[in-house]
Amino acid sequence: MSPTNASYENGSKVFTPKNTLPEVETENGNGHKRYSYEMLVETAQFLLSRTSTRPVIGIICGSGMGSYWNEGSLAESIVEAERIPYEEIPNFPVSTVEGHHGKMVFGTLGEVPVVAMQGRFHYYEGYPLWKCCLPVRVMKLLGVKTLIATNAAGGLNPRYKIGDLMIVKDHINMMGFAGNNPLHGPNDERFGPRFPPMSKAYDLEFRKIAKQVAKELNIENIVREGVYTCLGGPNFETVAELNMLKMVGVDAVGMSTVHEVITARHCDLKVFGLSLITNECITSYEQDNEANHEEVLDVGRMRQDVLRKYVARLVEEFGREEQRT
Ligand SMILES: O=P(O)(O)O[C@H]1O[C@H](CO)[C@@H](O)[C@H]1O
Ligand code: HPA
Repeated sequence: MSPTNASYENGSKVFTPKNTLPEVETENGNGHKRYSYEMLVETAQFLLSRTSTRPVIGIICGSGMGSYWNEGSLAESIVEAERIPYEEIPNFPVSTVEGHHGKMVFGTLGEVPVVAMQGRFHYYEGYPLWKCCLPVRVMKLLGVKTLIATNAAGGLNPRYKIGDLMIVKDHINMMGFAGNNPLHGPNDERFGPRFPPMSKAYDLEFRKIAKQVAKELNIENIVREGVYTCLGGPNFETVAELNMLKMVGVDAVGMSTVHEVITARHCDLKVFGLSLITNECITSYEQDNEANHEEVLDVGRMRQDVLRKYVARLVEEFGREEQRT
């Protein structure tokens, strides 16, 4: 790596990057080669050549929200949809989890051009975090301005009920505490700065709009706002782990989203996060029930109608907000 140039402007240090990521980085421990900027441009160009849609909003569908049952779900409500299987997309990983289809869907929602990931990549599937988030950078290169990241999550806040929706106000990057971060490694300034701030990760205006839309749709009684955290998975958490997370202010627990949001903010996408509370987090040894993925998918199916209508309206409103600013 060549060094960074530093100079001073109005008393502050300004860094001018001299380098970009090397063509293909060395393997990073588990056989995954890093991709160069140019490879992601190739991926974006491939996608743009396969669709006439020029998306401004990107959506990541959480477990069970991206058409597990092929109809009625969030991804299925996209109009004039063009679906591209991940296997056909150059440099793209493949989805291995039940409830994640593995397709990029281009089309419109409420007349706003969108791209939706019908299936995301998780750390526990064996992908390093940067690779889980590669589609976010591809979205940026497609021209996307806003990322809507949805997920299924366990409700840790005792007031939350199964089937509630949680607007993500903030996150705690538990994996980052241990040094695992999607931005780990050489920084390519064409995506964003070496040290991106994260204090305003979840757009305040979008959160206000989401509360307003919840009122309009008469679902305000099930829409909450809270703090999400991601653990590496794939096991669900122990009672002690959940009690620790509760103490530090976590409201919902999952195995995704945080690293996608970090990657999105790094490349200056605006972010809205939405969790579907699919199960109760078990915080007492007296409770008989245990978390399981079938329940997660079932609750996704139960709530797909509400979720679809809510996200479609949000896309419309965010699209309008995007044009206004
Ligand atoms: O975060 P999403 O992809 O919605 O899925 C959540 O649900 C799965 C567990 O049931 C895990 O993958 C967890 O992250
Ligand atoms: O309880 C949970 N824990 C972690 N991830 C999850 N995804 C859905 N529910 C959960």
